[in-house]
Amino acid sequence: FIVTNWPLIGMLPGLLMEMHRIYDFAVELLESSNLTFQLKGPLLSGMDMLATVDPANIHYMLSSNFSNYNKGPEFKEIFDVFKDVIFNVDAELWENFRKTAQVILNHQGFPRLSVSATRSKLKNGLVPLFDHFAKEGKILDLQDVFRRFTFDTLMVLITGSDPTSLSIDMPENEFDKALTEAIGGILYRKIKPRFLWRLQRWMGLGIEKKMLEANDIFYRLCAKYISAKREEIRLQGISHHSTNEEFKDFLTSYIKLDTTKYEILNTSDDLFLKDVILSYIVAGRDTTASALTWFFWLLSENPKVVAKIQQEINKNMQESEIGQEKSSFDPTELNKLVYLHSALYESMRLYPPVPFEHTSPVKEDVLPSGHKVDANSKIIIPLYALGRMKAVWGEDASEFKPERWISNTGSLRHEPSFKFLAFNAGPRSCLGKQLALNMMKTVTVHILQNYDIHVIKGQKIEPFPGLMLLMKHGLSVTITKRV
Ligand code: HEM
Repeated sequence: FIVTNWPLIGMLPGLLMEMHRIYDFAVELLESSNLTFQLKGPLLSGMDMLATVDPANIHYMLSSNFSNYNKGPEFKEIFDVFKDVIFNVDAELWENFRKTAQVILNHQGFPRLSVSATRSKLKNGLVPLFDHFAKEGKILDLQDVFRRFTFDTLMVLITGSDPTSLSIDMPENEFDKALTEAIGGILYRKIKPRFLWRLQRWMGLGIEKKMLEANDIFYRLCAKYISAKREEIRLQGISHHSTNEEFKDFLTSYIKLDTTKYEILNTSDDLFLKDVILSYIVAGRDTTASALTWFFWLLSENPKVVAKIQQEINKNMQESEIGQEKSSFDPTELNKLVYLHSALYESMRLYPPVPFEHTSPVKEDVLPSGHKVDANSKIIIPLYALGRMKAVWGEDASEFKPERWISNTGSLRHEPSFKFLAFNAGPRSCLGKQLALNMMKTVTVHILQNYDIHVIKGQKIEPFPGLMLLMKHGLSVTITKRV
């Protein structure tokens, strides 16, 4: 299996021809090249990169030799619309940002608050919407529903206020739309030759113009959230954030942060607080929505798995009364749902919400596979291909089998993160993993207890070649309510 490397234009013609099925193409390419492949772009285009799904390389770059691998200067420039968000910074700023995020997400009150925010969005957003569409028998795009669901829920956790983008008339939300424009623009920057998008940015043309506009929208809307929050805190009287205090929202926690511990973070600067809002919403919105969408599609194809999840729910959980007081639901209840957890992991193995990881060596190096990598060269890890490699997951790698995650004792089987990379590995692993899993389990339990989802037959299901693995055409479904 070969892509021709032409003089001057490199492998560009072959890659362009396969662009429409880039994920499956990457599976074939890496399977037939012993898990690592050197891609060559046109001369001086800056598009050369090493693609690897070799677990030994992944472990080496993301964990054991982490200090020699970072995002690299080009990654930061491509993502400049999001400025200094956590996943776009390196060195001291990243370390400080990460430490604060850990303190906040590990706050003892956080799991309860996050599950209660999810349940309240179910009650006030998803349930009325599903009931309406069930009654009318109308078709609904489930991916759009999940994107709005995660956007609203995360905004409540981040800022304390609900943008209510999930409602029957599906209103357009300016912030949400700007995020989608910005993410779309980043994708174009990744696939276009560098000089071309830089020229377009300089001239303020096309998608680059939209990115500049998105940037202005972020400034304007975040400034509103921040000034309202400062005022709220001023009225309550200032105190530093402590672990005993009730968790309110991320913004409050950052404004009250004890900055003697994190000198580099300027919490009195609105620009930093804007980076905080964007960091969490970009990290959490489409990732969780993508995971839920592929999961519900896989469930529609695998009724036996649905039956097993339902059995597990019936055995371990009482009827989900989402109207009940927030204090009466214990989030650790969700940990009993081992089969549901396995099914979610299995879905993310095959459809990882973040389909590519990027890294770049600070100094030249040799990877465990023997490949030499230059300083500042580009390395990508295609996660969709990693989950489907027979050499990594066995002959049945492409099959959806939640059972592969269950150990002989019935507990969740541990797979190393350099093999199951959906939440990344090493010091830069996802900080929202527990939050995302709790949200997804809460949503799934409630939907499977109360509704049947029917995926419309004959629609084309394919991944959009983007930063997140969303479905290109959405997921059209109808809903019926259980009686
Ligand atoms: C199913 C849902 C999710 C998946 C699959 C996922 C996956 C990932 C991945 C692959 C990374 C590494 C990105 C990179 O550096 O290239 C990451 C980082 C991160 N994620 Fe998640 N994520 C999910 C949900 C969330 C949520 C809900 C939050 C919180 C709002 C969150 C917060 C973060 C943060 C703060 C980082 C940056 C960590 C750092 O750079 O040190 N994630 N996530």
